[in-house]
Amino acid sequence: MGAYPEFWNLALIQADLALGEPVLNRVRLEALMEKAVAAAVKPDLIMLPEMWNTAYALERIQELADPEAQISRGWLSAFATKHGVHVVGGSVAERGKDGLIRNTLLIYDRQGREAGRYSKIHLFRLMQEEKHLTEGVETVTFDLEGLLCGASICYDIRFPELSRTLALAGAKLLFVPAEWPHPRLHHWRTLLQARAIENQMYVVACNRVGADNDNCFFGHSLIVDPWGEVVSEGGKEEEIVTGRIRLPLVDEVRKRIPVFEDRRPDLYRI
Ligand SMILES: NC(=O)CCC(=O)C(=O)O
Repeated sequence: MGAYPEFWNLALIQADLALGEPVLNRVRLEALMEKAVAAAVKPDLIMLPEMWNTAYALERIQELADPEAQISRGWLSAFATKHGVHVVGGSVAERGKDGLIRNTLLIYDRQGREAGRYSKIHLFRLMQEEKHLTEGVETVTFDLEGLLCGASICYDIRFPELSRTLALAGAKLLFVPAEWPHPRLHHWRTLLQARAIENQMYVVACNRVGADNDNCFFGHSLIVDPWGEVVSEGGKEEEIVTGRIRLPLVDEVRKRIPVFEDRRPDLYRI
């Protein structure tokens, strides 16, 4: 890792998703992604929501999941290379070599190289993930252009231990692809801001809109800075949420209030 850029322009693809329609979702997302890179301010990084290939079609997930995420990986890498843009490729339902299905975040750098891969470690019972999916077994940081970033997915933000673990490993920015539904908008905003403030890191969260058979998703994708201030926030309709972030702010905030120096791990039991 070397010096990272001063600014990044971000574009979060706050899309509606079709239940159990991976091809349709890829086509619709690609149109939105092409629109994002054609904007007057070209993004450095594009981000997609959680489980964008299948959405929560969990009853049919065995048949629908992408084998070893090969289709998704090829498509995301090709888009990143074509446009010279980092792609935080949301998460996909992936069927591993072991036949198990995981909710996996895929990240590609501007050269189309895989920068990281993370399978969700906290499965969300309210949406029956634990009945159909297998949890990941490791936490993940990854380097994008010299900036260490942390991986998390949706429900993971309820566990401050994860974001603290990633921050202690050196992450300065946390990505959170999501399918977070009504009526928990208050939790979503509060938790994302809390993770940003307590870890003095950027939090970049892309939520879907629309509905499936059980849930209605409210969007409100968020970019939060290391002071906890909202840089950009989406509405409840499909849109591309953009924002410009200044990366050195993380170190400035950490210097001003030296939380990481003042911690007392000798007294903590967790
Ligand atoms: N897809 C998810 O993990 C949803 C998490 C959620 O809605 C929550 O309240 O937590």
